[in-house]
Amino acid sequence: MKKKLVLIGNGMAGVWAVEQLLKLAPNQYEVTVFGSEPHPNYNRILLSSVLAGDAKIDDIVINDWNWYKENGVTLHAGHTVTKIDTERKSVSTASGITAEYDDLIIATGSLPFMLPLPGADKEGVIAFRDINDCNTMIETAKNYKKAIVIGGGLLGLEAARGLLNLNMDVSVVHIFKDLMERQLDQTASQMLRKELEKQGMNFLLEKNTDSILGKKRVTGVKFKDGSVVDADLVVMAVGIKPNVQLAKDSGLEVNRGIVVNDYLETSIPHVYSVGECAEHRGIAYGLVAPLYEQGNELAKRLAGVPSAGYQGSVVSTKLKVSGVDVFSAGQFTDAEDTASVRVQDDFEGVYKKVVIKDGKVIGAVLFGDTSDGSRLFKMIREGEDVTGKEKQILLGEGSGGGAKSGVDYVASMADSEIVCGCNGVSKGTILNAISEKGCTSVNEIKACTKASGSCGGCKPLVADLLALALGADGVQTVKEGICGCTEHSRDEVVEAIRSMRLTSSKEVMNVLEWKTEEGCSKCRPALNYYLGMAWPEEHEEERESRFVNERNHANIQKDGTYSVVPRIYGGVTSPAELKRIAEVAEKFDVPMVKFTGGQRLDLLGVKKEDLPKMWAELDMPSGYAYGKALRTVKTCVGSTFCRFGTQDSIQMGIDLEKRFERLNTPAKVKLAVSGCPRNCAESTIKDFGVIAIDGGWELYVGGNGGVKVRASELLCKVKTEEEVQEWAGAFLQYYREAAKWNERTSEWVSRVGLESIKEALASEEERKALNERIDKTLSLTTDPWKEIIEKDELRATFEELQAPALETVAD
Ligand SMILES: Cc1cc2nc3c(=O)[nH]c(=O)nc-3n(C[C@H](O)[C@H](O)[C@H](O)COP(=O)(O)OP(=O)(O)OC[C@H]3O[C@@H](n4cnc5c(N)ncnc54)[C@H](O)[C@@H]3O)c2cc1C
Ligand SMILES: NC(=O)c1ccc[n+]([C@@H]2O[C@H](COP(=O)([O-])OP(=O)(O)OC[C@H]3O[C@@H](n4cnc5c(N)ncnc54)[C@H](O)[C@@H]3O)[C@@H](O)[C@H]2O)c1
Ligand code: SF4
Ligand code: FES
Repeated sequence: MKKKLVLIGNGMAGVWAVEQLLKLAPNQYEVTVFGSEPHPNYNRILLSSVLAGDAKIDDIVINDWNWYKENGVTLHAGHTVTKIDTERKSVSTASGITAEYDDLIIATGSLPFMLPLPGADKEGVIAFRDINDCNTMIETAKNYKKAIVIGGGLLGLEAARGLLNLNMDVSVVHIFKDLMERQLDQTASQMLRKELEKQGMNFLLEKNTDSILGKKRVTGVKFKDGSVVDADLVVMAVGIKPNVQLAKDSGLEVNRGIVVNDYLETSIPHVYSVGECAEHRGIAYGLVAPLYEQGNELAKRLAGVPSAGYQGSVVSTKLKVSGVDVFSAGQFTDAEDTASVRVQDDFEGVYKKVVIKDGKVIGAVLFGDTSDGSRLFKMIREGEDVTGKEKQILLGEGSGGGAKSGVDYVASMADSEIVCGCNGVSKGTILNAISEKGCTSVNEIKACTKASGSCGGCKPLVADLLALALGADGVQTVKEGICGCTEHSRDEVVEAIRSMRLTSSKEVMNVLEWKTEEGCSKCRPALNYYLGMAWPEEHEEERESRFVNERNHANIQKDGTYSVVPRIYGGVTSPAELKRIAEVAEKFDVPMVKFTGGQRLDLLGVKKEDLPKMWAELDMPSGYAYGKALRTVKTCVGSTFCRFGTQDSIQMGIDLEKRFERLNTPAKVKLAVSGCPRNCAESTIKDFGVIAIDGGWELYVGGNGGVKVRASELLCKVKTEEEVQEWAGAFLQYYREAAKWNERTSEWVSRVGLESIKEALASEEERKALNERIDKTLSLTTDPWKEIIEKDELRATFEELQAPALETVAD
């Protein structure tokens, strides 16, 4: 006869444990499940997606009603267990249902912590924990406008994003200065705040709530400092507490959670506990991955499969707010016995920090680019020794080894290793879905295995596994919206701009039904670029969509001063020009004059108010050192002076720079010309590199000497200077028209493949047409410094631009 297993709590952890048990020992138990909520088991994580309008309740069900029937599981949904009799081994509900057990699992989860404030019982004050809360918010947004979310943690920010999508005005009240202080350091936290502010969230930081105002329904919130804000809805997201009262009343040992050992056994025989209500080695977890690990171990225990038991988990988190990439794992704060490696790129809005102790990675915070998350998380979990290669951990491919990435990394994973922590899916299961079920895209893998369907943090790994199994060509590329504000891909947006003759960002957002009214810091500059590229004559530059450097035509520095880099064609200057630069530097007390890597002179430490005056006195064109534009053309001395030189590289560099200066491009563009294959101008790590050979020139594309070093690839060999110009013009215009905004040529060439570019540029007719378009665009450009000096109204706007809408700077 089958033994009787009772599960209290029809949530993610408990049902997971039962599922694993049914796989290990399908005939061992007759299973009965009690759940307070009147629903089958659903994915609580995805409530954030339901609120944000990205999923429906039906989409988030994990085990539908049929699953219970098919597996012979009796479900009492909507029935709360109120008593456990551990002597008689039975449980009973308030509604009068009783069930006996041989083994009992308590998986009652957590309760949201509700601040015990005067007025907290008013209508319109809720938590965000279950389907009911989610529906309440969706309904409230139909009739009310002002929402306050108390708590700037993961849940609060996801709730706030959802409410914004429901067109409410949202303010997040946070008790500390830094958001998500439990997951992020100050730098990442501040970057996050700025990004969310751009999305339309308002923050009331360092605010301690005093009381909830209103008669029957909430009308406002009062703070301890006396200030008051209006509110029609208050969502409390200030943490959770394990739901342990039932266990306590039944005589189980309870601290913060129900105390369990490595086998998930409580203090009373035959009573087990998993999930947020359980406390293992002093920790009650609040994320799904560790709870699933507990469930696996409990299933083994009940099925009699030998195992070392549950050893505790290292956790990682990913904020589920579209348009924001945030990852945090392990111990991310600095201490006396730790050291850290940080990469901060204010231009790209990327911050990465890895904390190391005794040669091992113990924590990480990533903002803006979370692609290293899984790799770092594995290093943390496995305590990998990184002694001697600490710096390479964050520097990727070109750093000389140490850090495996992409396909190499997934190839090194064991088949049993979990790829998707939110859904407990291993590498083996995903490979199986590819080979046995024919999945060829991330979406198909999601449909088959659920991997990547919750927080989305494992998507890059799933994509790498597809590439590993099928090769890059076999993977179906999945359409990705240009940012969280739209589902439309870059190509669809550009196509719409062209075919519907859309000429402003507002029009694009309206016609393509953007989810946000104002867009975000990813789509606004991208749209501005695409519009300018498609309609160079008609499009009016949307300056507020430019990053601060591009609006100020100078690079903002760490201390708030600016750097001024005048254009010096081909890196060739004259004594008179040098004198003038020196005089201006002296006159404006420039603290540092420095040669740049691109053979230009950089005047550093300039006050913003001095910029136009300096530009006027320099009387030189802008070097565009701040823009997504042609930066420099580096040259070697070439045949004019060098005994190895076969061609005049200096003149070629000057000619290219004079032709393409002021050209807006998807990302910055650097050129170089070397006079012979010794390549002194480093042409092979430039976006477009020219190398003189006997009787002609070799043209290279897609190089990069930055964080991810990439050698360029040979596009073609040509004989004459005119041909160099023709191919340069065609390549640059094709890049302008085909690449994604913010995509360097190195990334673009890697993505689309050199062959496709060669194909696109093969016909002389096509090259001619591309050159005509680029020359048209170039003919419409003007020098921005000169414009500001000469036009009073522009100068006035420049001076007003102290509080930019897009604060982030872009490289
Ligand atoms: C909006 C939101 C977003 C989240 N996002 C993430 C995320 O991105 N990543 C992540 O890892 N985690 C996330 N979490 C946390 C995650 O959902 C929880 O860690 C997980 O659901 C906990 O599972 P559990 O089974 O322990 O508890 P629960 O899922 O809460 O299940 C417990 C169930 O037991 C029922 N119950 C309680 N007492 C009784 C009783 N006496 N009788 C019968 N039934 C009872 C409850 O009603 C509940 O249905 C999120 C949580 C929320 C609310
Ligand atoms: N993406 C995810 O992984 C995700 C998303 C949502 C929820 N969750 C999980 O759900 C649980 C609940 O999330 P949470 O964000 O409520 O918990 P939390 O404890 O992580 O964050 C609560 C936040 O509220 C702040 N706070 C506390 N008291 C406050 C007060 N009086 N006024 C203003 N702010 C106050 C805290 O400083 C903290 O930052 C957690 O376990 C969390 O991990 C995870
Ligand atoms: S690349 Fe050749 S031509 Fe140019 S400086 Fe070096 S050796 Fe001379
Ligand atoms: S890890 Fe969250 S969806 Fe895979």
